[in-house]
Amino acid sequence: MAYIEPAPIKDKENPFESMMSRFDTAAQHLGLDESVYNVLKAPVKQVIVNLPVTMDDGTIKVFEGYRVIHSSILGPSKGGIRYDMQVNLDEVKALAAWMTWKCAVVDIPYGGAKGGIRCNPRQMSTGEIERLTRAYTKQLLEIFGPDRDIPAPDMGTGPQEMAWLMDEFSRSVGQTTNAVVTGKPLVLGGSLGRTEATGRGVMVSALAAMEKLKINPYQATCAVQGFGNVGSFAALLLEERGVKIVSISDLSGAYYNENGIDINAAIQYRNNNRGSLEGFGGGERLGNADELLELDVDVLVPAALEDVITIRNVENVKAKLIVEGANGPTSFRADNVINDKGIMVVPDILANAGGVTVSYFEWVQNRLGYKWTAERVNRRSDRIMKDAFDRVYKTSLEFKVPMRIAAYIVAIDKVAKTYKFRGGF
Ligand SMILES: NC(=O)C1=CN([C@@H]2O[C@H](COP(=O)(O)OP(=O)(O)OC[C@H]3O[C@@H](n4cnc5c(N)ncnc54)[C@H](OP(=O)(O)O)[C@@H]3O)[C@@H](O)[C@H]2O)C=CC1
Ligand SMILES: O=C(O)CCC(=O)C(=O)O
Repeated sequence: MAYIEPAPIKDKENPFESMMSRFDTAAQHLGLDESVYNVLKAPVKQVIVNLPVTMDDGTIKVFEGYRVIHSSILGPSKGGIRYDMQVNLDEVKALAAWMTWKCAVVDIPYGGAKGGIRCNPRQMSTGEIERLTRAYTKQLLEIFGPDRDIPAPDMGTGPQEMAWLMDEFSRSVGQTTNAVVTGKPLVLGGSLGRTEATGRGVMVSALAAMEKLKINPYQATCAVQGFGNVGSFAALLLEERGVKIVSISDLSGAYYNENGIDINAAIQYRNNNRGSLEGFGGGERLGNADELLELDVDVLVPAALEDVITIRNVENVKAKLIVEGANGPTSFRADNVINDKGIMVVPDILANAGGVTVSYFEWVQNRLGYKWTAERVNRRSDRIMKDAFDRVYKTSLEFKVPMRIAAYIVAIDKVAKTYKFRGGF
């Protein structure tokens, strides 16, 4: 048996620390009750599983998987599953807490959870990923359930992984249970609009923020880091609303075109190039991919991974508006510099909440045994995103705090009020 060596954790700040720092600040503004603070500062459950998987060459490798439930006070816990070599418990804990705050910000009846497996899906065959996903599901049968904990896609996973998870769970309980997971293929009960939902929510919140900043979308420029599910749809939908996307990136590098990148062409290119922008000719390749974050643009959308805007580069960020498609792209140490520079940030727990919102719609449709039109899904999710933006903006004026802290205040207030009514501890 080979054991997969844990990947060295990149030189990055600790995402759980970043989450806690903002939580502490918002808790102080709210005068949060100490007992509620103590309950919320740690997850209710953390599960680590070892997953032996037969590889195509006959060897058995053992992967480490996690599922962290931060809170179920508002309803079943909800959150994606990430396949990536950097996955570790602290990261999953932060991501799970962010899910609690995110669901509360958009006022949907879920708690927060997150899962992950430390693996490199790009170096695995389809069969290996399927066996890994099924092994993970089997180990977590007692955690998952349509009324308990409902996974969804995140980095490195998509509809196919969700289909295997749904199938494995359904076999174990002896009946098809499509509401156990969201982000499924349409034919298995997935919702129209879920694939685009996170990027669409980024677009809706970016436009709402541009309106506040009096930036005309038709004269605005934007750079998008990450060209996966969130980044590519955010770029496409912003482009459709008149915004000029001058730079995009993925692991292969960053691409720049001052006249605007043709996002449809970039998506086509990526889809025909094994998911990568490598060799994309629609823009010049920047010498260093991280230059994208420092471009002189109106709007910056980090939509790849955590801690990309840190104390090391924040001084060089020139955008007027940052809309966080990724979870935790800005480290808490960078917050003060961003605020001093007068940059508006639409924080992750608001900006990327369109995904979980449409996941909620998927779960509702599964339970009703009914399908909504794309028009209904989009109209309702746009309204939820816009209402949440307005709530957070109003709170930021009321408490005289940046949008990020305002979003935490809105979320923590809801969770704390729920605790107060429910009691029980
Ligand atoms: N999917 C969803 O519904 C939601 C996702 N999110 C968050 O959005 C972020 C992206 O998720 P998602 O789009 O689903 O993930 P995907 O796996 O679909 O895409 C990730 C993208 O980021 C790129 N990337 C990875 N590392 C870097 C880097 N160092 N520099 C530039 N690009 C990089 C990847 O490149 P390559 O393809 O070359 O590997 C890929 O284009 C994550 O933080 C996730 O938690 C938040 C809410 C919901
Ligand atoms: O769609 C979901 O349920 C969760 C998506 C997710 O993991 C996230 O919002 O970070």
